[in-house]
Formats: sequence, structure tokens, C-alpha cells
Amino acid sequence: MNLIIDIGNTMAKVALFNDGEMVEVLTESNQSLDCLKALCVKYPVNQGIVATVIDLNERVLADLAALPFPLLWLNHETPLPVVNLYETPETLGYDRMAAVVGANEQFPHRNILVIDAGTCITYEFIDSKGQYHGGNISPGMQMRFKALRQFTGRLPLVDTNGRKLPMGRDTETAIRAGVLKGMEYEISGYIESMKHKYPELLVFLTGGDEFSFDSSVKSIIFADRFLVLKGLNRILNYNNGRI
Ligand SMILES: Nc1ncnc2c1ncn2[C@@H]1O[C@H](COP(=O)(O)OP(=O)(O)O)[C@@H](O)[C@H]1O
Ligand SMILES: CC(C)(COP(=O)(O)O)[C@@H](O)C(=O)NCCC(=O)O
Ligand SMILES: [K+]
Repeated sequence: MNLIIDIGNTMAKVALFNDGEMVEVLTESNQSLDCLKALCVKYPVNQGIVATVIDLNERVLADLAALPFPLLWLNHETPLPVVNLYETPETLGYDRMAAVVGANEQFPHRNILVIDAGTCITYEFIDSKGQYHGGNISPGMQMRFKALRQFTGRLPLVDTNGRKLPMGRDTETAIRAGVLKGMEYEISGYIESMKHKYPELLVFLTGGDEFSFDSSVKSIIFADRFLVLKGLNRILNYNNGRI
């Protein structure tokens, strides 16, 4: 079985895959990977992959080093089943690459926009020939809420829970609608503009943040919370025998 570890800026995601099937997934702090030991007792793991977009602390590094099977550390030199046209592959986030690999596995001959709503929102384009062209990075939901408080004198910290109006009627609803509608319009704007160029475009949405869309956009989106983990599993299998 494969152990898959995706360490993001907010959360670490850990999953077990058996022959392409995800059998268990856990979300935990990116400062401690306490679930590892128990998972390795529970499942017969043969190999693992780790992708991180942060510098890991000593404790996490020690836990990973203690794993009793080969571990592939995803980096810009890792062979991939897609072509990477990013001009600076050495600075590309590994979670972004993995999400693209996961989407391309499901639809190898299609043009795909992959949207990952986590700490940041990332937008990736991979074409029907399996070439990754790059994409964009914008602030994620929590970052937007926190930035409004941090960079103003009067705005409170608001979150998604509470009254949702199309247009705010007080400070709290104005901030909530501003953040949520802003993300919704940003995402639907990308989809609409890319669909002009690629009418058959497929759209994947992944990441920890869930939010609502108007139904016309929603109908064409594949929501797959585990796209990065699936992509990492594919990369690990692609590199089978090389670690
Ligand atoms: N169980 C959960 N624990 C923590 N965050 C969660 C959970 N469910 C949803 N979220 C949301 O998911 C976001 C993290 O998404 P994720 O894709 O894991 O980010 P990253 O990959 O950047 O660490 C958090 O900011 C939070 O809003
Ligand atoms: C863009 C990101 C911060 C997104 O991280 P996440 O929201 O998944 O935690 C991460 O992929 C990253 O650090 N990228 C490096 C820069 C780049 O991809 O070009
Ligand atoms: K992201």
C-alpha cells in the first residue's frame, strides 16, 4: 500500500491507497504528523510520497525519517507523467503539480482548469496533450478574512458562518459577502473566460474550502476534495522502483 502525505500551508493531509483506491484519509496539523505511527501499524505500507510547500520542523522531519519503508520526496527533479512547461519548475508548489497530475489521470485527453481552494486559491491549466502551462495564485478564504482585519483600523474578523446576503447590510454581512462573492465571481470569471478559448474545458475544484456557486457554474465543476492526494499517488506509482 502507498502512504501519501500532502503538507499545505494550513493543514497536512495523509492518505492510504491500495491499488489506486483511497482507503483512509486524515487531515491534521502541519506541525505534527502524529497519525503516522498508528497508520503504519494498521496498514501494510510498502512505500510513501511526501510533498510539502512549507519547511518542516524537526519533529515532523524525525517522524518521516523513522518510517520503515522508502519515501519519495517530491521535488522539481521527480519524473512526472505530464510535461511541465512552468518556466521555474524549481519554485512551483508541489501541491499544484500534484493536482494537475490527478486531474490529467482522470481525463488524459482533455483541456482542464484545476482550482485548489486552500490557504491560497490556485488556478492551473493542463491541455489535452498532457502539457501543464502554469496558472495563477490568489489569496484563499481565511487569508481574505484575516487581511481585512489586519490591514484596517475598523474591520472585525468575520468568518463564513452566519447571515449570508448578496449585498451586505451591516459590517459583518458586508465582509462575509465581499469575501465569499469575491471568490465566487473570481472563480466563475476564470471559468467563463477560459471556456471562450476552450469550449470543451473541464473544471476540477479541490481544497479544504467549500463554498456555494450559482447553479450554472456548479453544473460544470467536478468537485474532488482529494485530487492532490490522488495525483501524488499517481506520481509515486509512476516512479515505482526509482526510490
Ligand atoms: N477539518 C478541517 N480542518 C481545518 N481546516 C478545514 C477543515 N475543513 C475545512 N477546512 C478549511 O480548509 C482550509 C485548508 O484547506 P487545505 O486545502 O487543506 O489548505 P492547504 O493545502 O493550504 O493547507 C482551511 O483554511 C479551512 O478553511
Ligand atoms: C501557491 C501555494 C502557496 C499554495 O499553497 P496552499 O494554498 O496549497 O497551501 C504553494 O503552491 C506554493 O508555495 N507555491 C510556490 C510558488 C509557485 O507555485 O510558483
Ligand atoms: K491551494
